Amino acid sequence: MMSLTPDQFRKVGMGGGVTPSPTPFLTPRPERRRTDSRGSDWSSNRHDRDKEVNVQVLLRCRPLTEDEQRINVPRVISCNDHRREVTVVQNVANKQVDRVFTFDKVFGPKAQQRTIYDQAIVPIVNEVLDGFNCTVFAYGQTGTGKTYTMEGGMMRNKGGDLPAEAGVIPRAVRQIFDTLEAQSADYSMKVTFLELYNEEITDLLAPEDNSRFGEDKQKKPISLMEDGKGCVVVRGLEEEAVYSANEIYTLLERGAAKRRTADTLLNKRSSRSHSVFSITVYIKETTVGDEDLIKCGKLNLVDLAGSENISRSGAREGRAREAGEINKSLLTLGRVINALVEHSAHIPYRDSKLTRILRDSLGGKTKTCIIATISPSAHSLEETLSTLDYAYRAKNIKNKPEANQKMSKTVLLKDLYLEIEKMKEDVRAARDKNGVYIPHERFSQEEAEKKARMEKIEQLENDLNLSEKQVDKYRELYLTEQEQRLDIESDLKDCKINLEKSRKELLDLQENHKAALLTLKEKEFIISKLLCSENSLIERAKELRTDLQHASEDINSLFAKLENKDKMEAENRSTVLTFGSQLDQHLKGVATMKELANTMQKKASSDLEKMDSAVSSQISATEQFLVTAVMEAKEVIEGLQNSLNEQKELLYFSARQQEEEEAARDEKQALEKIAAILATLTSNRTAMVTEASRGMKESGVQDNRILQQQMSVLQQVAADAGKEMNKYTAKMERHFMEDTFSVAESRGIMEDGLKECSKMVNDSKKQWENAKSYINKLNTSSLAEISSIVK
Ligand SMILES: Nc1ncnc2c1ncn2[C@@H]1O[C@H](COP(=O)(O)OP(=O)(O)OP(=O)(O)O)[C@@H](O)[C@H]1O
Repeated sequence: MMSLTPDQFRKVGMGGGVTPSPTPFLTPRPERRRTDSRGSDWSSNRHDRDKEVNVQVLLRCRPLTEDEQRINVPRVISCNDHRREVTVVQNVANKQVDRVFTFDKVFGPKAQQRTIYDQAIVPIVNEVLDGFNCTVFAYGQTGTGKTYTMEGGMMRNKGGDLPAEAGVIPRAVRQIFDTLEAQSADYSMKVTFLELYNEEITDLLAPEDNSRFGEDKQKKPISLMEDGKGCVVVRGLEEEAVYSANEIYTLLERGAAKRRTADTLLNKRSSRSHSVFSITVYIKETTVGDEDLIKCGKLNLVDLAGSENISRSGAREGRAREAGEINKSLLTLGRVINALVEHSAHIPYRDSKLTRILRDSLGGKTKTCIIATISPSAHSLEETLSTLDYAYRAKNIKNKPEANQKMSKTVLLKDLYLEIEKMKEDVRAARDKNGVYIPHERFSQEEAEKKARMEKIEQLENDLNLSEKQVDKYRELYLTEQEQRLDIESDLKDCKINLEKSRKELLDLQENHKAALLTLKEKEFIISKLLCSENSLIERAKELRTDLQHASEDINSLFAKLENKDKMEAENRSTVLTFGSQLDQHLKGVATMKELANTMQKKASSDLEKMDSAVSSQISATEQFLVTAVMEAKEVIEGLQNSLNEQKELLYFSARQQEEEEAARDEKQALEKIAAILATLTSNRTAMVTEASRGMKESGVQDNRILQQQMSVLQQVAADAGKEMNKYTAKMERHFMEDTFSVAESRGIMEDGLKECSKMVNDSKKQWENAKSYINKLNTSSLAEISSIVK
């Protein structure tokens, strides 16, 4: 029924044996106003014929259930409604890996039913009223809220208003009626409700066939047929004409209840059955010409089975085949989506009834919206990822929505009259033959069957009586059990409350126990620390004792040193005294030496003076002698010269002519002889004088040098002695001062050491006593506490 055009819809109606509404365009209202709200622009369709539209995919994440909250199930999904993003937080190899999916709309756990409807479904319903076929289907793992989203908590509350939990179906019904009423439109509406389980279609609106029993009561053979134009026809599906929203709610409740009954009777699992609720709306339009035109829109609301089998079986080939046998429809839906996305030449619609029904909604002329539902729980991560992958892929499916062809009212009426005529003919033929006309063989077979059935009925009536008795018995049993159950339930409630209390108490006790353990540990730690400090104190006391011993030894040695010092001082004093006396003696010696040096100096200087005067007198005497000698030589020379002159005159006179040469020679020789004599004489005399003066001078200089040497030696000795004396005195004084100072210092140090030692001993004594008392106190208190805890 999903992809049916209004034309085909008629066929279904006929095939299902349901009499179509004789006046399909008349709304049974007291007042029928004719308005032309959208009127003539219908023919000029405002949607482009060839415009491709992607399948709209919405994502809804349900909140954690109470059970999940109680056991603190971790969340792995975060939704950003504003950015239309869903983030899956995964841990891969101890690393956080986020996968982000974007959809057309995202609704987080806090999203209300009304918000989802207003934002996502209202425009779709408007499209239906504009003559389009639209499909909304919910896809997701079992328990993620598909039924909650599509149907909701309750259809209506007492006042007839929609409750807050009402889902897409009741809201869509309400919107359709409200809109058409507001427009005072002439309309008619039909609904169908089918269930698909293990490739078998069940009509959820079919009245129960009382001639059938048990499982058969629910079953009515419904088959899918191709109409030769590529469209699918559901044969034998009950179509209910509806005139108010409340009527639809009643039908929905009936269908849903049947579905649930079917679940229990057939032992089906809701997660493995799909339901399709369809509303077809015919709206009469007044056209410019004479003819009235009818526009037709259809809304398919599909609640798919849980998809967990797909994801699991999809992972392994072996189980995929097994799951395919059980739930072929969902597997094929996945394959159809993949084929459409990958633009495959072959789309495997024909592989399952679900994909055949949804054919026009997936890649066809229908406008489609998929609501993918997921759970935020970490336990459903695998299925959630599978749902997200599928939904994400489905976003790429393109449909070419096309408004349904408008039909003229006369053509539609003609078709309907033809249908009525056919049915009248059937009735007439049956009446003419006075009853049911069937072959004899079949009559006798049916008679035998009837007999057998009567027997069976009798037997069954007996069984029924027995069963009724048993039922009464069981009812009683049931009632008593119910009472017991109620008692047990109240007990259970009490137990739960008690359990909760006990749990809390246990938690408190555990907390206390933990705290006690902690304090115990702390105390043990403190005790161990105290023992440590006690040990260290003992060690310290021992050290102090040894220190004290050392100190007393040091004091003894200091006293010995002091004695030595005193001795040394005494010795030093005596040494200083002897040194003083020695110094005095040395100084006296030096004074006498000085005196001696002075006298010797005086003597030397007087001797020098004497020698100087002697030398000068000698020199003057020598000079005198030399003057006299020169004078005598001069006189001699004058005398000689006179004698020579006389001789010359004599010679001149005697031997002037003959012996002139001889006389000159003799004279020359004599002169030479005299000059030599004189020269020798003079040199002798000069050498004698020089010798004498040199000797005198040398002896004076030597005497003087010796004297000076003696003087300087003496002076050196005196200076050295003085220096040594001074050095020795300074050294002695320094030694004396140093010794005195060191003695005073060591005495001070010793006194300080002694004081410190005695103070330390006192402190340690006090500490020791304090520690002892603290340990005692702690021991007693912890013993008391431990005993109280143990108690
Ligand atoms: N958004 C939601 N807010 C509050 N409760 C929710 C929501 N979605 C689902 N639930 C609750 O979670 C439970 C399971 O939801 P539901 O039956 O709709 O899941 P499902 O997907 O249809 O499961 P199945 O595939 O088995 O049919 C229900 O009790 C429902 O009320």
